Amino acid sequence: MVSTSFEFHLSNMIFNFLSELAQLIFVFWSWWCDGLTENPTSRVIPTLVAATLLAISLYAWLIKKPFTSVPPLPPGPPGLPLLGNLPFLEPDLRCYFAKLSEIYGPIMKLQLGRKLCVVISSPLLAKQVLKDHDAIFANRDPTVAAIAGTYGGIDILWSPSHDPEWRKLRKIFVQEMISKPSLDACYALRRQEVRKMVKEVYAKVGSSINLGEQMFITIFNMIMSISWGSSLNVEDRSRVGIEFRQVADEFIELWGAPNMSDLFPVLARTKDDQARSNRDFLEILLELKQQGDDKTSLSMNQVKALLLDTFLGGTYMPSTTIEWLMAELLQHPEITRKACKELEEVVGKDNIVEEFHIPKLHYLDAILKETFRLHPPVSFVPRSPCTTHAISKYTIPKGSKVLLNVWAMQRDPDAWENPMEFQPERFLRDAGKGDFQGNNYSFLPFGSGRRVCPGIPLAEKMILYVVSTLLHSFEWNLPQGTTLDLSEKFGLVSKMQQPLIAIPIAKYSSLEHYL
Ligand code: HEM
Repeated sequence: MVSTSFEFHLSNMIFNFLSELAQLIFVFWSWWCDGLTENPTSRVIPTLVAATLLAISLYAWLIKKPFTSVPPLPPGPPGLPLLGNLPFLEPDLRCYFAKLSEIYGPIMKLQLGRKLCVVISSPLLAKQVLKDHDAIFANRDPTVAAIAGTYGGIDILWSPSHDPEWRKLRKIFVQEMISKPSLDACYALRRQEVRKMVKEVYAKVGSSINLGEQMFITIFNMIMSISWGSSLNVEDRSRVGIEFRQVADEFIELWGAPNMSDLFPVLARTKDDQARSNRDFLEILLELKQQGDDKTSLSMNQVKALLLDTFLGGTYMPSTTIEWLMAELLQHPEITRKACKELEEVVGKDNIVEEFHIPKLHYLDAILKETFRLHPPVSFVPRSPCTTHAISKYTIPKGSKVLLNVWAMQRDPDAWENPMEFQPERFLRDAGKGDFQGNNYSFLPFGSGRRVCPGIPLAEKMILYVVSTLLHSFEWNLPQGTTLDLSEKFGLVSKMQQPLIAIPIAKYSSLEHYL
């Protein structure tokens, strides 16, 4: 049943107010009547008033009945006045919420200051949010920093789904930038970047490489090259890539971390005013330039916001995924052997990997899926309902922060056999389990529904192309005397706690073999 919490509270208030008023009138009426025993006709007016008020309160009680059947809020741990559950949060929210879900169930609430947060951790309920009621739960609840960092939240990621501009931007992104013909047309640019990466790794053969950093530089240049046709020259490649990574790290951390005004909205006004006064000249000029813009065209800020989504989403998550995948391969030599054997069969020992080989690399594809299952870059798919709505037997109020704990669902023993083991074969046995579009609600690395990640085709191409080249061209080892640390650092995008350091060994004696 759908209703609004406003109606619910209003009817409660009316009811309580009228009951108390009726009691007061009754007391007053008894006292009045006692004083008027001499003249019985003067009792008529107070009697009528009391009777009317009693009738109204009876009516209020009756109309209250349907509202009381509004489902309650989900259960959740008790909190403190004003602060709610804030003081009890643990640094790794995925584990903390997973632990709490064992006590309070697969749908639970936490009060974070003034913000109500609902955490969902069962595939069945995830389906209700992402499919059955997708239209209602298709908004997000951006932090103040996310809005400030995306020119007022006008990018694809944070715009509300009912905003026609969101539809327009997403359509342009999917149909113009990331469609199959567009991606095929810029294959030569991706190829060029992969060849550059091979040269860079070849130059470091036998020495330690920070693989996460190297992957970030490669993917960053690939995105840059497909965004405006050119990448950085050899001297600047690493320097700018590393600098951008530091900025992206800070950006993503800021987007994810709620500040006081997210939890206590009354503080938001001061923050917004500060952000406005910090605008630089360029922003002001661009704002002036926008005036009188045609509604169907993109404003300059929308162009910048689109590029920001492409650079942040397109660089950070694929490079983090490659780092995890390589770490799991270093941990599992038998799986690496199988992947290399497949590459030899499909590509041939003496050939270099091309993108057209990728659809035939089924085992490598299963390795990627298993990496996403155990190490999803986005641990919580964030949504927010545009109206108050009931899921299961609980009310989720409009505007609350709904977090789908993808990380927990992808490790759930009810959905996955031996969930903590890295077993790519599970996706070969059942191909449907690894659907990237989010049709399996226990596997949601890219989300699902109308807000599913639109970058999937590009992400898949880039990751598999880079990984297959790294494996086909080089052998990888850990530096002597080191052990692999697979612990995770939780964040808006979760990554390895310790950077992955590995040593490449050339498989062939000359660089020409690779180019
Ligand atoms: C490993 C790679 C990636 C992962 C794991 C990933 C994951 C996600 C997830 C979980 C969402 C939220 C989906 C939802 O709410 O249902 C999302 C949204 C988004 N992603 Fe990705 N993504 C990746 C790569 C990319 C790339 C390469 C791009 C662009 C070039 C991109 C652009 C976006 C955009 C624009 C959105 C917002 C969509 C919307 O709100 O309508 N992502 N991504």
